[in-house]
Amino acid sequence: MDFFNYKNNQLFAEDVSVATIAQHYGTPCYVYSRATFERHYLAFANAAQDHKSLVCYAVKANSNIAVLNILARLGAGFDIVSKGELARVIKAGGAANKVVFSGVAKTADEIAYALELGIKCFNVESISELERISEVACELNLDAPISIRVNPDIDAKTHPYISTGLKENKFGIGIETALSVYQHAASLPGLNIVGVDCHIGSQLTQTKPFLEALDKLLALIDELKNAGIELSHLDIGGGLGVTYDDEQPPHPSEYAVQVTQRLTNYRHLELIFEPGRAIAANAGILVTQVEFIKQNQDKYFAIVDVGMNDMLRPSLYQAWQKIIPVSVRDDETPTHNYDVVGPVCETGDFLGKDRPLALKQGDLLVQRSAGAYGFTMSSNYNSRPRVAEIMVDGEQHHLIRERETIESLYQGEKILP
Ligand SMILES: Cc1ncc(COP(=O)(O)O)c(C=O)c1O
Ligand SMILES: N[C@@H](CCCC[NH3+])C(=O)O
Repeated sequence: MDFFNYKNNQLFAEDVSVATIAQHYGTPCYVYSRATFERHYLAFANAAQDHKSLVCYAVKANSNIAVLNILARLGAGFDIVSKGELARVIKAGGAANKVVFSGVAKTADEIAYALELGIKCFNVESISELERISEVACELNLDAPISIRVNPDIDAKTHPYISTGLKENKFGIGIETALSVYQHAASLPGLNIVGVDCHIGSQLTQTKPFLEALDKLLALIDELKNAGIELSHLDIGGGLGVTYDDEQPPHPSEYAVQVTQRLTNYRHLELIFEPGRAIAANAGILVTQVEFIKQNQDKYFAIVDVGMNDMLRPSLYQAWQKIIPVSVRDDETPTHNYDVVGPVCETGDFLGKDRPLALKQGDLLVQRSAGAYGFTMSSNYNSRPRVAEIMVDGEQHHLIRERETIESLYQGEKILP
């Protein structure tokens, strides 16, 4: 099911035409579908069936507080990587006791903030971090719930920049030393060992690497039990891929069935998922206008008002996302293979290359699958204000983040006296 559909050759987001949104709010803008967020979240929330589970949505994928609030209302937990993300969750009405805190460099200040709020668990990524958490917890006279993020040395078969579970990646603690790190944790004050965690990468389109990692975690859980360390949860991270082009990733329920089948002897372990992309990517689009059409010999460019500062994925990962017109032309406008490029002064500033499109100056285009790692990775490079975000809900549309102003670009900056 898709909530971004053509009706009479006009693209709609749920029941609102994208042209209306562009006219109302201007371009560029991100447009999200509430119904899609809800559907994707519920697919995960119901995926593990009768095995106890918690979906901790990865806030980094799309951290707008309206998005977090929609998920919090459905009972979501959250996977965060900074104090800022945790503050967003709280502001959005999320429950601190359903928050897991990932990331390789948690500061003492961030640890204290999360401890005082009473988060569910710290996913610990190094021995030094374990010791820091213990110290902060003792200072505050609190117990820190922890799990070790294990690096299982598994090839996630995804883009090297978003692969996180190989020993050459900076993430987690090598599985071969995990037992001794747990024993060290058990000897430190202020720590309460509650789980084990791993996250091997993002945009995985097969279940095999997940299951290989899971098998390694289960072997570790057995070892820990023999050593007298009992866990209450198993966090298998995020990473389930989505369809950008013709990928066919497993549905969350198919993925969860394969996972829970291996957990028949581990029914007591709560299963935690940390999906980001699978919930957010196809819940959003990026709307842009063609500023100019340009032809250099046999090369056609559509120069649009979205830059790599607004949408970094194509430049950073050579990521491919569909580009489609808001209004399908039924006139004689010729189709050419366009490089759809932005206004930023970088050769790598493009949304897509070689896209067959029938275009005229002023046309509106949409880049699909932009709801995850779109706005959250945007910047002010080239002193470009960040764009507006809009949430569609049936026939309603709501501005959920204002377009930044020019003045906001130098807010906080000071000229010398
Ligand atoms: C620890 C952790 N959990 C969850 C996620 C979410 O990943 P994805 O958006 O691929 O589901 C990430 C990002 O890759 C991550 O680093
Ligand atoms: N930012 C990446 C995903 C990275 C996930 C972070 N652990 C993307 O756009 O595909």
